[in-house]
Amino acid sequence: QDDNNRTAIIYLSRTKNTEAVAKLIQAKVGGDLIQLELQKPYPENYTAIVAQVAKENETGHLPPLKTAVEVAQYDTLFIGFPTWGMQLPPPIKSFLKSHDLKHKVIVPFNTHAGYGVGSGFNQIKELCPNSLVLEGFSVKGGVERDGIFLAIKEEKEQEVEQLLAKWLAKLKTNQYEK
Ligand SMILES: Cc1cc2nc3c(=O)[nH]c(=O)nc-3n(C[C@H](O)[C@H](O)[C@H](O)COP(=O)(O)O)c2cc1C
Repeated sequence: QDDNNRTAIIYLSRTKNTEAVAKLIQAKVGGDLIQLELQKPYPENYTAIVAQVAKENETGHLPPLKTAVEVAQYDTLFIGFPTWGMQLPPPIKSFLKSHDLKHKVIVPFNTHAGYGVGSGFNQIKELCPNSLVLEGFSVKGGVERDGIFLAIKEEKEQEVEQLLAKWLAKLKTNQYEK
């Protein structure tokens, strides 16, 4: 890796769709790939995690992270997350609220089960008032509810790669300069 690349690609992923997108981004822009893990992992069972996340969103509980990220090393942070309950997953809120992201460039990306990013990108803007938050990328991933886990593979992965290339090119001409 290029030592001058002050970019991190930080992501949360349960069934590896967001991870697949994170890896495609890393292949294009370089930087460090960092998966966020929790001190107390979520339940394996889908119904149980949906209920737990709904409760956390209601109470504002921020689950503690196991992963330590030294954000001072980076200028640009790609932040990847699945849509959970039509919003930002609680661990992403934990990350954004526990780090000083002042003057960082934040580049959000998302996978979902067909209902879109919901309020996720807007919530990132709200939680990062002193950062430059760029236009996000969102694509359909798996549908765990229907037993479809990793969907971003093979032809679908190539399709996503092309969409990503277009998005990154547009960011670059607009504002994102490496
Ligand atoms: C707790 C939970 C809640 C979810 N809520 C939504 C939702 O509100 N809308 C949606 O489109 N997909 C929802 N999904 C599906 C995921 O966003 C989708 O499968 C995504 O691609 C998963 O990314 P991952 O493989 O990186 O974990 C939910 C999944 C989980 C586990």
